[in-house]
Amino acid sequence: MTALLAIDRLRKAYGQRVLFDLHNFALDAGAAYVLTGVNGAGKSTLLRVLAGLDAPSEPAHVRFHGSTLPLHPYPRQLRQHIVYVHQDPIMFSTSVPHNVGYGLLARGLHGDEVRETVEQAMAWAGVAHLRDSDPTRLSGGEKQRVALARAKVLEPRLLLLDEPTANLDGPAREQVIALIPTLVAEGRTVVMACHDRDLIGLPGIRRLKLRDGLLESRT
Ligand SMILES: Nc1ncnc2c1ncn2[C@@H]1O[C@H](COP(=O)(O)OP(=O)(O)OP(=O)(O)O)[C@@H](O)[C@H]1O
Repeated sequence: MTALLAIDRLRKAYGQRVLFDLHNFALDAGAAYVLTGVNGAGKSTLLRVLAGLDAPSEPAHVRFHGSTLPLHPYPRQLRQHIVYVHQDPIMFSTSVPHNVGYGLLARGLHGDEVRETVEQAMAWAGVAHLRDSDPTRLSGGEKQRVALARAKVLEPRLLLLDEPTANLDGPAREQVIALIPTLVAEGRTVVMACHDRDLIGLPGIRRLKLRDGLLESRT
């Protein structure tokens, strides 16, 4: 597989505490990864740095899909192709379809094209029946699926999912887990910070473990 993203060195520290200091960090195109590690190991922070929501402690450059770009300030080319999904996604109080289409509208798209893409994504995520529900009152699992649909419509090359099944159980958890392989089948790279054994056990998934500031690769 070819690398989608490669960074020679990526370091994050808070004061004296080094959260991670990674060398030759790379993610392959069209691959799925779980990122594990104990509470506080720095999993969320690593995803947030890759998504431009947090800055690395030292300047870092990323080779992404053929271009070499700084990670900070975060360039438009990365924002276009990398999407981060929070474990407890924020919902705008407007409507479920507006939440799903929000990123497309922000990119200046409108009209039938957005409507159709939003409809397809809502069907994919199994949230079409929630179109008239108050987005802020959805359950945790429903919010997570709306957030995945909101990410999917942007057709990102890299999805960073922060504990997508945290606080979910039963069917809600299974519904979210079932969506992940379909994203990978579309050729997207997916990285999930998680503790969920069922996600870690998904077929073909690669395991990364953050421990003592270093990333261990496990098969
Ligand atoms: N702005 C900040 N200033 C100082 N320390 C911070 C800051 N943000 C995060 N940390 C610390 O960095 C560490 C890593 O946090 P992070 O949320 O990345 O861990 P995690 O591996 O995702 O943990 P969990 O599995 O509990 O979600 C934690 O100890 C946290 O307190």
